[in-house]
Amino acid sequence: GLGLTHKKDENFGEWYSEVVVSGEMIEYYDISGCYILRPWAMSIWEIMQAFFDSEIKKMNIKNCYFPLFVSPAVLQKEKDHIEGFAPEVAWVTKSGESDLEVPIAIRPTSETVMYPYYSKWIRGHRDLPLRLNQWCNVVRWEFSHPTPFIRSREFLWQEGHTAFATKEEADQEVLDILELYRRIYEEFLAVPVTKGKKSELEKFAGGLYTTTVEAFIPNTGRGIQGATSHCLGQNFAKMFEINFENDKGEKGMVWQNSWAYTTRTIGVMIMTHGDDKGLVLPPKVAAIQVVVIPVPFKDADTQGILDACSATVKTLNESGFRAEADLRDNYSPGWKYSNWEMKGVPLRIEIGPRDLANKQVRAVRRDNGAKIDIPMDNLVEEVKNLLDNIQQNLFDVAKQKKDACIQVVKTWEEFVEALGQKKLILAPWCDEEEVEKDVKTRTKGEMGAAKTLCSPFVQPELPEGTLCFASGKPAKKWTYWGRSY
Ligand SMILES: O=C(C[C@H]1NCCC[C@H]1O)Cn1cnc2c(c1=O)CCCC2
Ligand SMILES: [Mg+2]
Repeated sequence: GLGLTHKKDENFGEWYSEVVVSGEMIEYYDISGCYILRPWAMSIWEIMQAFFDSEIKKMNIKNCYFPLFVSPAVLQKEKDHIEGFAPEVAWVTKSGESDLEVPIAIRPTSETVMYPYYSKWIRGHRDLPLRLNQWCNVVRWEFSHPTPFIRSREFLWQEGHTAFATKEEADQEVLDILELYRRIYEEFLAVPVTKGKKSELEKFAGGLYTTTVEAFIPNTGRGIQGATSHCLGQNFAKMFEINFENDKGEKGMVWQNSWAYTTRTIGVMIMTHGDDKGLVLPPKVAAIQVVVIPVPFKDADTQGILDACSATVKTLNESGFRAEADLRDNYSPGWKYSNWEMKGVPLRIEIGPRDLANKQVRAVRRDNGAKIDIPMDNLVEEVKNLLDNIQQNLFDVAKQKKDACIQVVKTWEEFVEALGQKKLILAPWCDEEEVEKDVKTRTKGEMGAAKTLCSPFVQPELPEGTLCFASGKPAKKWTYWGRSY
């Protein structure tokens, strides 16, 4: 196409909807809230999956696959787990022309699918720890406005479900997994996240506590939950009678965790790095890290240029990069530059007659547009340095932008002002649920209410006598607040 019609800083929502399509990640689908994930998006999912899957296998976590369908009886089993979510559950009520005797739910998550079998499989302490993960889709028939990757009625995720003999083991795994989620965001997607704990009101109702990696979108001033790692305590063990005989012959209930990240990760990355020319992909997750484009000149040695492009790609791929040449003769170099910029390829290499003559290539960075002439003899080393630098630069820029949005507040007036300025608010809080609910009520509006995002593990100093910004009661902890997705 001829570029984007909406600017990121002028109309973020329209910009996002357009860039995911123009960048060939998404195709809209005729069922609301459902999207087609095209190869350009799927390849990012696969690169992250390869990393996460290899890491959990090092932890001796095994992959499995449970059915998509949930029987109603078992779904209702854990009341406060399901209540409040029920409208989101999609049901199969017919097969062909005939109604099913009993409607069957499509999994919105798999606790209730898996845990009856955990109960069956776990007898003695030798059956522990039981640590399973599955890569699958889930369906949640949400009604708040759908957004590609960010909020869809079907999405891909991994869900880990683990059971331990002791709380200590569970607590440690919660943090081990959360660190993997931080790495996915910060090392692969170049997106800064904050590790923290969800409030009692915001945590997974069926669990004991929820830890999270929180991201932030400066353009909308909204926080977004990046991934979650929950300790379920013994709540589900009680419900599903998942108990075991310990080495002293005593009966005890297991301690469980569940953890997930989803295709939402891709949307957060797009929102963070994209610009008015299109997607900007961090090299670590780019299916094509380097695109090589011939710039033929009327009487120049065209075949020599094409051969140099192919040789450049071959050298780079043999060195472990993901490079591709765009040798299509029905598009101009200029058109190709725009096309690959729209798709967010981190590095472009141009080879024209002058480059050929000087035994060099012209590299152009997607993140800052810088042009660098590279001697062909230094190609691999220079490209490696450039891609590493692009990866780091994307993170640093995003970190600086996020940090610039953080506003420390001490009073309600400061809070309301900061909210109006699309800030990520850090405030001292008395940690009382009633106060949190009150803040939601007092900030209700068409932009959505403010809520707690997390209480960061890294707590700034809280001087004695500091008061809660909302209640005036003694503050217990610093907490991030804001509107969210
Ligand atoms: O899914 C979880 C908790 C947990 N599920 C497994 C992976 C980690 C974590 O997301 C919370 N949750 C969210 N959404 C829904 C449900 C639900 O339990 C239950 C049914 C309707 C929608
Ligand atoms: Mg048992």
